[in-house]
Amino acid sequence: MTHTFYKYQGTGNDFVMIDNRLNTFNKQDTALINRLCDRRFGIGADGLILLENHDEADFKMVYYNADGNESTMCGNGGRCLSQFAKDLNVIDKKASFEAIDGMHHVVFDGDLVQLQMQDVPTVEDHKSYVFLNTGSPHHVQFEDNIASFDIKTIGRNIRNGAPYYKEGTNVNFVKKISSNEFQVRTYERGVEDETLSCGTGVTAVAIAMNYLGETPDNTVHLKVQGGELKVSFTKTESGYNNVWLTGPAKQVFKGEIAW
Ligand SMILES: N[C@@H](CCC[C@H](N)C(=O)O)C(=O)O
Repeated sequence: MTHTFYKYQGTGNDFVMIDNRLNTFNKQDTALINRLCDRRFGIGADGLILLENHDEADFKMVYYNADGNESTMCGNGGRCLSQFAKDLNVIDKKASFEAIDGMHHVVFDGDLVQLQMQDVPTVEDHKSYVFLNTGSPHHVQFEDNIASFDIKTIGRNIRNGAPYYKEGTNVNFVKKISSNEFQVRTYERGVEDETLSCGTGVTAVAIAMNYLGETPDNTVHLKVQGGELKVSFTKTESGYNNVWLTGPAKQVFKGEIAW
C-alpha cells in the first residue's frame, strides 16, 4: 500500500504530514512512525503529524515525536499543520483546531502563521532555572556560552535527571541579546537531540523572561538555530493569557510512502 506524505518545516523544526481525514493511517504503529522520521532509513523529521476531521473545529492535530510516540503540544507543528490544511484548501485565512492540549486559533498573515497557544497560569522559579508548561513541559535556563556549549550532553542530562526522570522535559538554553530579544537553543525530548527550533519552547522562554523581569515587553523576539520567531502575550493576575506564536511555515516536498 502507498500513502501520500508531505514534508513541512517551521524555522527548521521539520515534520512529516499525513492527511488522515479518511482514517487510513495505523496510529498504533510506533515503529513505522519512528522509521518515517529517521533521517537515514526514512524521510527524516523531528515529528510526524496527522491532519484529521473534527466535529466542531476545522480540523484535529495528532502529533508524534520522532521516537514514534504520541506527545504533548508542538507549537511549530501546529503552525505547519495549519499551513498544510490551508494548502489542501481545508481552511482559508483563519481557523480553529483541536490538539492534545485543547483548542487553538490560527491566523495567516502573508508568509507568517500566527498560532494561539494555551494560557499559562503558573511559572515555577527554581532560581537556577524556570519550569513552565506551554502545552509541553519546558525547563528554561541561561547559558552564556550558547554558541558552542555541548547541548546534546547537557540537555540530555537535565531531561533525564531530577525532577523530570522518565517523563522528561524539553530543555531550553537562553542568552539575552537586548531588552526584548533572546537567543534560544532547545533539546527536545522524544527527538532526544537538539532541534533547530521549538515553538512551545520559545513561548516558554518569552514568558519566563517576562516573569523574571528580563524583558518588560509583551512582544518578545526569539532567535533560534533555524530562524526567528515572535511571541506575544497579555500578563494578568491569573497568569499569561492571549499567547500567540508567530513565524513562517513552509511545504518542502511531497512524495509517496510505501509500507
Ligand atoms: N517541537 C515542538 C515540541 C514538540 C513536543 C516535544 N518534543 C515534547 O515531547 O514535549 C514545538 O515546536 O513546540
